[in-house]
Amino acid sequence: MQSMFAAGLFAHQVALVTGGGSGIGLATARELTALGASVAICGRKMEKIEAGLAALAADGVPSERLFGGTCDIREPDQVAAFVGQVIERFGRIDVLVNNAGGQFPSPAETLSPRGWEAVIRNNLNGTFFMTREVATRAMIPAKRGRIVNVTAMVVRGFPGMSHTGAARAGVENLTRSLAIEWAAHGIRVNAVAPGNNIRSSGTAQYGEELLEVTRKATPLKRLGTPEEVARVIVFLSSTQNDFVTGAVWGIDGGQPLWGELWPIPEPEPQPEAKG
Ligand SMILES: CCCCC/C=C/C(=O)SCCNC(=O)CCNC(=O)[C@H](O)C(C)(C)COP(=O)(O)OP(=O)(O)OC[C@H]1O[C@@H](n2cnc3c(N)ncnc32)[C@H](O)[C@@H]1OP(=O)(O)O
Ligand SMILES: NC(=O)C1=CN([C@@H]2O[C@H](COP(=O)(O)OP(=O)(O)OC[C@H]3O[C@@H](n4cnc5c(N)ncnc54)[C@H](OP(=O)(O)O)[C@@H]3O)[C@@H](O)[C@H]2O)C=CC1
Repeated sequence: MQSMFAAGLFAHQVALVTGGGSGIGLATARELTALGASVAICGRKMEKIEAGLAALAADGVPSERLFGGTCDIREPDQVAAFVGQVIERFGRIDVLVNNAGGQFPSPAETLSPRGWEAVIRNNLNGTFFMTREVATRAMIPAKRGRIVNVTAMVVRGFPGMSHTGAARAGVENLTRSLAIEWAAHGIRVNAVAPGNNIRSSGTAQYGEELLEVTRKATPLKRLGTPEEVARVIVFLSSTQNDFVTGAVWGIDGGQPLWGELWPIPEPEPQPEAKG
């Protein structure tokens, strides 16, 4: 497909995409490299990173513009080490896409403390650790930077995944706080919220039946693609919208507006109040 972005828009710029070995992260890395960026990707599993790097190389991206390695964003030491490697390799970081994340479905009443914590760490803590590391070591000293956080559609409740709903809502507020704190450093901080209706390596884990439920609850009556999410991430990562900061952009086919989204038991009717 023809790109809506000008060729070379990201030439001489460096982007770090967490979870860039698969799905939305990889689609973002592909778009950024096609526009001239050097890109670093990370994830917990080396085989996913290798597959991502191979896909980028197959697109024709020269190896000197690519870097990848393992980094669990929940671990501050690993985050510091990876960011250090990226700076050593490319000398700068202009764009950070906090895309890594995920959870597991569980009713709130059976969620163990460790299960709750695992998902908060994966989505809220990890995003904060990576963001602060990149900002303090690369963006604040350079007085420029663009950060895009990938959250989820949390304007409605997230029954069955309350831990991730809380974590993603936390990331949305973090986005707003940092947009203000770091405006003076020339850093813009925005977020995208994919609907729970993007067909990707991630949602494949939830099965076709659940995907069909979310498709039906989407006014546009189809699923979105990682590339459709990636294009909005890339726009927010670019210098073409320098007056946008602290925003959360939904990419969801109108899903928050309408429809029964989650196949949980219908709540029991409650007795009317007497007075
Ligand atoms: C159509 C539906 C759309 C939904 C919209 C969302 C889409 C996406 O997000 S796409 C991305 C999809 N990928 C994932 O969601 C997978 C990501 N998940 C993980 O990577 C992991 O599950 C984890 C990081 C969230 C947790 O892993 P980890 O920290 O390694 O967990 P532990 O094995 O150490 O266990 C800690 C704690 O959590 C409990 N737990 C773990 N998995 C489950 C589970 N599937 N169900 C219930 N509980 C689970 C585990 O039992 C531990 O607690 P304790 O037993 O009390 O020790
Ligand atoms: N697809 C959708 O409909 C929706 C997606 N999202 C969010 O969008 C983002 C991308 O999802 P998608 O592409 O669909 O799914 P994927 O599962 O393909 O992407 C998640 C990526 O994050 C990496 N990752 C997960 N946890 C960590 C961690 N602790 N440290 C480092 N890397 C990690 C994974 O690699 P590895 O396993 O090797 O660590 C993987 O590459 C995720 O945050 C997801 O929750 C939100 C709402 C809806």
